[in-house]
Formats: sequence, C-alpha cells, structure tokens
Amino acid sequence: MPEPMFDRIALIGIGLIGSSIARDVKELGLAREVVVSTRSADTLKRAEELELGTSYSPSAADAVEGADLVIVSVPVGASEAVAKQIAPRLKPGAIITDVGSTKASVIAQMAPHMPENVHFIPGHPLAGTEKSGPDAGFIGLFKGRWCIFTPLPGTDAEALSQLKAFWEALGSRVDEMDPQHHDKVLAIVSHLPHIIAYNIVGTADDLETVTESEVIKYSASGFRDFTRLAASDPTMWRDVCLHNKDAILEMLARFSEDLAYLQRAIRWGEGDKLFELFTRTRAVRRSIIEAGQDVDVPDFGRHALDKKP
Ligand SMILES: NC(=O)C1=CN([C@@H]2O[C@H](COP(=O)(O)OP(=O)(O)OC[C@H]3O[C@@H](n4cnc5c(N)ncnc54)[C@H](O)[C@@H]3O)[C@@H](O)[C@H]2O)C=CC1
Ligand SMILES: O=C(O)C(=O)Cc1ccc(O)cc1
Repeated sequence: MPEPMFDRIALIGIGLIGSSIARDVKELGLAREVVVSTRSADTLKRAEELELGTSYSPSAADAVEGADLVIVSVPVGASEAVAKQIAPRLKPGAIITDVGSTKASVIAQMAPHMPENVHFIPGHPLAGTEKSGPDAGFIGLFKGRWCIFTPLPGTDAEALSQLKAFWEALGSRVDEMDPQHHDKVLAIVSHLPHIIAYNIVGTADDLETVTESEVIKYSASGFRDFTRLAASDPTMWRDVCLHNKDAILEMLARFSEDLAYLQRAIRWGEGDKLFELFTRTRAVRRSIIEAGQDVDVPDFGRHALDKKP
C-alpha cells in the first residue's frame, strides 16, 4: 500500500461522484482520514452504512476542519452555499477543489468566499453515469477518463501538481483549460446531448398518435440510448442548464440552424445533402474510436489499478 497522499480529505456531497472518489481513496489508501459531509441526513446515514469515510458530519463547516484536501461534489447551483459554509473553517494551505460540470459559474460562486491562505483549484472529471446518490458510485469510475482543471491566474504550481497527482492516482488523465473555453467545449460534447435526450424522450412521451406502451415496447436501441441520458438526475441537469446558460444557448442556436438544414433536405428530397452529412459524421465516430476515447460507462467492480485487458 503506498503512503497516503493526504492526512485528511473532506468530501462535501457524497453522491455518484463523491462516493466514487471515496471508494477509490479507500481502495488505494490515499488518505489517513476521510470526513464525509452532506446536507441530507438519510444520505449521510447511507454513506456511513457503506463505510465510505472514517467520520461523518451533517455540517460542511465541521467537516473541513483540519482537512488538507476538500472536494466539493454537489450540484453546481449549491456551490456558493457550500463555499460560504466552509470558508471560515478551512485549514491554511488546504487545497479546495470541486467536480462541477460547469466551471465559470462555480468559480464566480466560490472564489469570492475563499480565504487568501488556501488553494482553490476548480476541476471537472469527465466521467459519470445517469445514476445518482451514494449507492451509484463505484471503484474505477475515473480510470482512463479526463479530469480538466481550470486554475485561476496565480494558482500555486505545487498545489496544482499535488491535485493532479491525486486524480492521476485515481487513473485519470489530467488537462488544463480556461473556464470559459471549458464551458463551451462541455456545452457541445455533454450538455447538448443531455438536453437533446431530455427533449426527444419528452416528445415521445407527449405523442397522441403513438401510445406510451408502443414507445416502450418497440423502442429501438437508438431511442433507448437517449432514455439513458434522459434518466439523469433532474437537480444536477437543471443546475447545469441554468449555470452554463450562454454557452448552451449558443450551441443550441447552431444546432437548430443545422437541424433546419436537415429538415429542408428531407422535405425537398435532397439525398446528396443527407448522404454528405451522414458520411462526415461517421468519420467523427471513427476518429473517436481511433483516439481510444470510446470507453463505455460501466466498469463495475474493476480494481482501480487493474489494467484493461
Ligand atoms: N453525474 C455525473 O455523471 C457527473 C456529475 N458531475 C458533477 O458532480 C457534481 C455532483 O454530481 P453527482 O455526484 O452526480 O450528484 P448526486 O446527486 O449523486 O450527489 C449530490 C450530492 O450533493 C449533496 N448536496 C446537494 N446539495 C447540497 C448542499 N447544499 N450542501 C451539501 N451537500 C449537498 C447531496 O446530498 C448528494 O450527496 C455535480 O456538480 C455534477 O455536475 C461531474 C461529472 C459527472
Ligand atoms: O452518463 C453519461 O454519459 C455522461 O455523460 C456522464 C457525465 C455527466 C456530466 C458530466 O459533467 C460528465 C459526465
């Protein structure tokens, strides 16, 4: 077992992401103590039953006391509330990070409350599933996945490399980005696909001429893939939409324009246009596979240090 990287880690929020971090930290022995905190008493009790930490507290402020690393894993809309609660009790020199799917808004919510003597380094692991809550997490979720950091100007290089080393220990590949750029990239590769999924499943659910039981009975695998994304946590995705508004609206505008083009091509029987687009998009899929980026989501039960066969 390697030396722990941190004496005490505080996990604020213990859902899919927080509990997956907790499981990896425990499995890999990355901390001597793991203090778990979450707002809901039931979730905290469940985290204790699952033995995700070494101690448990309903108070985020109490939980961060003496912690060298604090990881905030709550819906992005709750970031400011958490920052306000923890700020007065943070240990000088501590690293404070988050896992939120949007970055500019999390920075705007948290940075103003952070004391000068801590290192606030926003982060985002590009790994997850449609499930939520402490039971949904699993060892190895972050393995082979990117974790993007959006450090503020003047971030301490040593603290950043310590945080990167932590995520690398969980098996992640690390990268850095400007927060605004992160939000644009994620708007197209993650936020729009979820919004489109919510929309198509909602449309199917509203149809009068095709019954709900027919949708269920005859759902082809394409539709089924959309239902997985559309089953994602409503609180989390409401917050993502509200907190990455500009980038999402920009990408939705582009999407609608391109959809109108497709609609027109179908209406006027312009098969060549359809064929050209479908050929171009097929090449994108091939590039993703060639780049080794087509890792499937569930990797249940796999040890974090196992190599993929
Ligand atoms: N679900 C996913 O696939 C991914 C999610 N993320 C981001 O990770 C964060 C957490 O997401 P999940 O773990 O999936 O959500 P989750 O719903 O599974 O867990 C959220 C946790 O936050 C707690 N919480 C909510 N409000 C709180 C507050 N005000 N104070 C303290 N605790 C509070 C809940 O009790 C729960 O423990 C979100 O910001 C999300 O955008 C990032 C990557 C992937
Ligand atoms: O379940 C899926 O396919 C995901 O895309 C998971 C996911 C959701 C939100 C993120 O910020 C990152 C990853």
